[in-house]
Amino acid sequence: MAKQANLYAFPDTASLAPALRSYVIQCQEAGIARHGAFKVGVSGGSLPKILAQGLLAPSSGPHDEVKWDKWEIFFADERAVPLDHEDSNYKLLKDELLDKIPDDQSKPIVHTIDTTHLNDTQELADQYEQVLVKSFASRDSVKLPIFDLLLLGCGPDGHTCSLFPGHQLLRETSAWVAPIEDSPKPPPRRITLTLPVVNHSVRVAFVATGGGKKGIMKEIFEEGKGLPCALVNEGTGDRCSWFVDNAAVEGVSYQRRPFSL
Ligand SMILES: O=C1O[C@H](COP(=O)(O)O)[C@@H](O)[C@H](O)[C@H]1O
Repeated sequence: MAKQANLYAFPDTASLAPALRSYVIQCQEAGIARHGAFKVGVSGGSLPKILAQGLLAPSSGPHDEVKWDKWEIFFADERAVPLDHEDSNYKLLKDELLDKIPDDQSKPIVHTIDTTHLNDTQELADQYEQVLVKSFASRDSVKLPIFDLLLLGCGPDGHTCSLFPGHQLLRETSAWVAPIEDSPKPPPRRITLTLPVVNHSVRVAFVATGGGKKGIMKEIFEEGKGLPCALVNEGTGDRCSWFVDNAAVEGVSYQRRPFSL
């Protein structure tokens, strides 16, 4: 039988955040061991706040260090807006996490979109794809970049990144980064990693919390129905881990795993 996604459920975000931290640090160490850096893609939405809760906590020892100087951060999706706009995923990450890294710690490299191309989402996507080519080509010289970790959210409709249910973008097979002009969730103009890139990642971690997610979690884990998050589950198997609170998976028939590394 094909290996399946891991589902880790916690009573609340306060107990989820430290587990997510441990998981991210494990992926960080694996990335550093493989190629001397940690290449991670992050989403917007509810994720940055929970991520910050885990990563900004004090270290409990040498095996629990966030090595920011080794981090290269990319965006799993981004909105076609200026970097200081309220809708910018970069601004969200900056406000929630990047600006709160203590001054005595090194800062990560952060790859933002090139806002000179905001009027042309194809150009914006192509330019961001070139950022990936530059960062990943020497390591992989490849058809697809291999992120050490993608940290993703799950929208209440089952979307992830800016890959929406039933959208033609789900059938994209060649681009690494694609534009979208008709996102059903505002703002409509965005760029996103494509499904092949997401599924090629070494590890994928979803974070989904709150009772508002339980309907879609049931659909993803019990029915699938081609929902973007379900396609990632299918494409990544046990390389995929879900960090959820109990409220998000209430009534969902899918085996939870106790969290351990
Ligand atoms: O629009 C977006 O939504 C998703 C899900 O957000 P959430 O608030 O339901 O967690 C997010 O992952 C994505 O990056 C963002 O652009």
